[in-house]
Amino acid sequence: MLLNDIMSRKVVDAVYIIAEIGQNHQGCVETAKKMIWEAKKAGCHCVKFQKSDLPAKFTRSALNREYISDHAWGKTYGEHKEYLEFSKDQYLQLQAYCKELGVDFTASAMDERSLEFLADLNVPFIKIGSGDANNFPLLKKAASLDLPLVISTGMQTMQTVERIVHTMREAGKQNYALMHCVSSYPTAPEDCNLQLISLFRRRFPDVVIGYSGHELGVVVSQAAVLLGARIVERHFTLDKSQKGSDHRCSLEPQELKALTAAISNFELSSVSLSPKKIFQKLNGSRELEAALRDVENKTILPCELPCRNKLGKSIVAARSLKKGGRLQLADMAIKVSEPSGLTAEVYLDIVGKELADNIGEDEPIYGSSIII
Ligand SMILES: CC(=O)N[C@H](C=O)[C@@H](O)[C@H](O)[C@H](O)COP(=O)(O)O
Ligand SMILES: C=C(OP(=O)(O)O)C(=O)O
Repeated sequence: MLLNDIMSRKVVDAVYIIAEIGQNHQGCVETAKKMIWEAKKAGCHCVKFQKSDLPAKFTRSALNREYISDHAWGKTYGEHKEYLEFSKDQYLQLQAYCKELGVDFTASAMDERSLEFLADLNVPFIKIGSGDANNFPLLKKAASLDLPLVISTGMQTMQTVERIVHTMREAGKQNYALMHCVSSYPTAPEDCNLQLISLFRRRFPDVVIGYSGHELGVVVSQAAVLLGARIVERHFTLDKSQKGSDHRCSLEPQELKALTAAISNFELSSVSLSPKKIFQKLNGSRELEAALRDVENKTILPCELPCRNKLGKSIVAARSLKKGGRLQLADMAIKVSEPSGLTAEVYLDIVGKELADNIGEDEPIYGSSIII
């Protein structure tokens, strides 16, 4: 698999291209198959889905909340997500179809149960999406598997990215990649912060860097490659005007084909071009200039806050907890919670802390729930 050769640095002049079908299949296996066929025809190496075990990823109140949106497939968020989730049998059908066509098949593991599910399916690699980039228990579990990992870094600070790298190092994990990503749909050019690809490459010279883009069009993703991204992931759709949160910032087959063709025409090496040269090479537009602007550090951007509030993970009670007790690891789970609680990132920091309140199972743990 090309991804293994890129991760081991055997290949430095090729780019592994992932068509993120995600939930753009509208809950329909036949549509998913059509998308797989089109992605393969467009020159992608891989098609990716999103796998969630709903009670493992979301708290009950997050699943029961009303989902009022033009993109909703159900009255509650849980019904909406259930509609878009494929069963094991459907995953097996899609996997077999990909094998027939000769395209890699995988999904992002949105929780620990989904990670086990995907490992069981024997996918060629596991994607950890931005919503779990600060979910260190999931990252550790993923690192312990004998599978390559592709980890996105949207909605995170540089400090968190450093912690991911540290976690991988501690686990002895070498076959993993970090994806620069901005979790805003669609991402405005000035928020694309492409120069973070160069910053990642300088700061983490041993790690392959990729780009998971949510901007409109293909030119910014081409620039990402010229800056050194060797994995590119873009959402894919058969029709951008369809119902669903991600269609608008997805690429249609012709655009995806244009992207893979442009990338295959680049003469790539381990040395990247300067932003100025990239601007010239791609017949620079204002949009590209904005995407290539100087960036000092990686922060959580204001445009990422809606996604972070909706899909960022919190620490919640894994069982009913009593005021005065001291938090143990087994007392906590990491889920999307409504309302949200303490960020997943501080999970280990609050072990041993005394509880100021009773907390029901599946309810968020707040800063005010613990005595510092
Ligand atoms: C952060 C993250 O997981 N983002 C994913 C990948 O980019 C998205 O595809 C979301 O699943 C999608 O936008 C959610 O939409 P809704 O809430 O309508 O199901
Ligand atoms: C959330 C995902 O991706 P990203 O963070 O790269 O957008 C995903 O792959 O499920």
